[in-house]
Amino acid sequence: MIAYPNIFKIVIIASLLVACTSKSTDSNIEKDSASARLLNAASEPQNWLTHGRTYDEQRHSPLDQINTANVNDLGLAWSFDMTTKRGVEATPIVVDGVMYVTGSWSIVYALDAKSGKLLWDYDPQVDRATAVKACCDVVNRGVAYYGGNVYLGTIDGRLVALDATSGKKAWDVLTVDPTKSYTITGAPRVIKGKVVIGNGGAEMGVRGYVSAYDAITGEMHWRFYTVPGNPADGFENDAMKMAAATWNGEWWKWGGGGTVWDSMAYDPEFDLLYIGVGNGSPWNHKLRSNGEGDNLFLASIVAIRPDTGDYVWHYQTTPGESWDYTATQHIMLADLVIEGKLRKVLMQAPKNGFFYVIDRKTGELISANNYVDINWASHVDMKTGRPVELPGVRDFSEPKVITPGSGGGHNWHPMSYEPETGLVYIPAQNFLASYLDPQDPSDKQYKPDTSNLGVDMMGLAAPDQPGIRPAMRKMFNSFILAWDPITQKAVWQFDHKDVGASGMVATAGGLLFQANPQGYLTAYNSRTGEKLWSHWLQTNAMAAPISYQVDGEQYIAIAAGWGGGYATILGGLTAQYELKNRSRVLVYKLGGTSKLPVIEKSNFAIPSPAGMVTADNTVLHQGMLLYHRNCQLCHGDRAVSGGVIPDLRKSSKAVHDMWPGIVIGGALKDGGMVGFSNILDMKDAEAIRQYILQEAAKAYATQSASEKK
Ligand SMILES: O=C(O)c1cc(C(=O)O)c2c(n1)C(=O)C(=O)c1cc(C(=O)O)[nH]c1-2
Ligand SMILES: [Ca+2]
Repeated sequence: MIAYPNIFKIVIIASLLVACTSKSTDSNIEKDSASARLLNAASEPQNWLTHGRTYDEQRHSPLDQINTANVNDLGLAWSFDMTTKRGVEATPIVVDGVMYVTGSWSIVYALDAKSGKLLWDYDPQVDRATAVKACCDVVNRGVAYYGGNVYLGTIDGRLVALDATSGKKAWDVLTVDPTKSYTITGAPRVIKGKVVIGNGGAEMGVRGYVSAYDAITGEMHWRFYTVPGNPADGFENDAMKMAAATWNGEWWKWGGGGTVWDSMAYDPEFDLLYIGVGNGSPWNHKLRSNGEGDNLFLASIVAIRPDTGDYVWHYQTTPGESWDYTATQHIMLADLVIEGKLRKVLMQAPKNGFFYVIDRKTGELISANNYVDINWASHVDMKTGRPVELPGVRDFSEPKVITPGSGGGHNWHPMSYEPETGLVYIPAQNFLASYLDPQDPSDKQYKPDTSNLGVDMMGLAAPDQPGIRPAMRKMFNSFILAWDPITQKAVWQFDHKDVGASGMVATAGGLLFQANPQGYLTAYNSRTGEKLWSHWLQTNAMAAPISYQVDGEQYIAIAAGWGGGYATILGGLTAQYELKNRSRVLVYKLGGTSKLPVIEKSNFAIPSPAGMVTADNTVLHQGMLLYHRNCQLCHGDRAVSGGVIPDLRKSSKAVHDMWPGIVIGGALKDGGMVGFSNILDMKDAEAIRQYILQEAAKAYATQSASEKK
């Protein structure tokens, strides 16, 4: 464990200064003690106080009551069903016997951590029309706790402070321009009385930033943009001026991207906040920046001062990002002995497939090695710190299959570090994507209110000949990588034979917990990877499990519920196990005897299509283009739903009859399906309908043929 005596004093003085100058409110938060508590979160093994349990985001629980010797006695203590049916990605926060967890649509639940009893819930009443702004489902990765308040980022871009005891709202601020496609899915972090929050939207066309708000008043203290705006408007700071020199063309018309949609970490010793910066808006470097320049700070880790938002250093993982290679993945801090020297490092396994160990004081690259198979670069040049790209990887004139593809070698699913083994457990994956320059010339410029990738992806770019897509499907895979960050090698690996495993937690009991793609929460021996125990969740889980203790009993908890980017964008490329979304918190203890309800097997059959294809091939092709441009992000690649959003191929006759009213008129906007009247006309809507009917007929025929066998 690390002690921070001097820092601690500085924090208290700084907090007192803030307290004296901040507006007086009726809040009972004592900033100094609240900040000190988070700094010392490691001294409360029974609690899970911050997103990564401690500021270093190691996600390791020092509890060992549940261990390799008795894990077989683990049973369900309680479960709690949420009210929504879309993706759940939250890491629960546990403070003194109370669990704070979020479901989809940014709803917060406060539960008795021992019994599962609902203490309060808070629904920010997000307009369901916001769903169309979210690239990857209306998910939320959890709240932050600070001095008796709970902080929530909402999918419509608000930051909300709630009283932790009553759930009553203390304040609520809008952190984004609501006319743009910003969303918040990430968890806030609270540092020295400031709540830091980023946003998402780089698939839609926005300019990324993080902002810090006063934990008591909600007043904004600072904002740090991650990419430059239009130089004609002047630069916010020197960092933006420096960044602008690495851009070309008129990127600001697209937004530029660089959203900070998930990871952050704070180091009190160096007083640095590390933010993980995302991909470009649009993805295609040629359209974004004339194919020139590194485009800072895309795909970078940036160190900033938490008091001011001032830039300190950056490390860019993928210069000239062009494949959705976000560096928003989990940033984890640790002290490692490398070549005989104690190094204070940060570690990341971003989407691009390289595992990075970086000096967290200076940003110097210590080592990098690919943790999954990659075909876009050969290695990272240690002199320049830059990846050495393979020829042709930026040429999207023909469909180009790249691995890792846009989902990454690792996505947002949290890793875990076990100080005892010295291993980082990575929820890694083989994830391919096919990239193609836009086939419709109008997709070469920014369009409001819809996606702006600047490439055609998957459905369009992956050939539809029989055999190719099923082959691609088989190559998607996820696995646990027990990674030694010093040797940059895997020590063991556990293959899941499918994509869609959850985040991780390692415990001092020698255990590693993760939910596998088949929907089983599983315990592994963290040294060997041996599978020791599992329990069926009746759904897939994506979020990371946690561990906590109440009244002397240790618990393992996971917020389950299939959804997120894999279920929406990829659709049928992942839904092999056909598990429905059941959004629920499941909590286990030794000797737990609680049971889940008995469920009926879901019917996933494709019904006979509710209409005939009457369009010619030109219209069908246009329908396919329009579908993937405007509908795929939610309804799935090639109209195959991933199990969360309605599968359009199963649409009833009533839906077909109402089609223009839904697609253009927005008849189902209260459920999240907005009208697209500003993007599509009646002819377009009909072309999409014809394309759906064609896909429905194909799927029905395939199904009938396989039934006859
Ligand atoms: O660039 C962005 O702004 C942004 C945002 C998000 C998000 O907020 O969920 C995701 C992504 N990108 C992304 O690239 C991605 O793979 C992804 C997966 C998920 C998810 O929750 O399953 N979100 C996101
Ligand atoms: Ca992205």
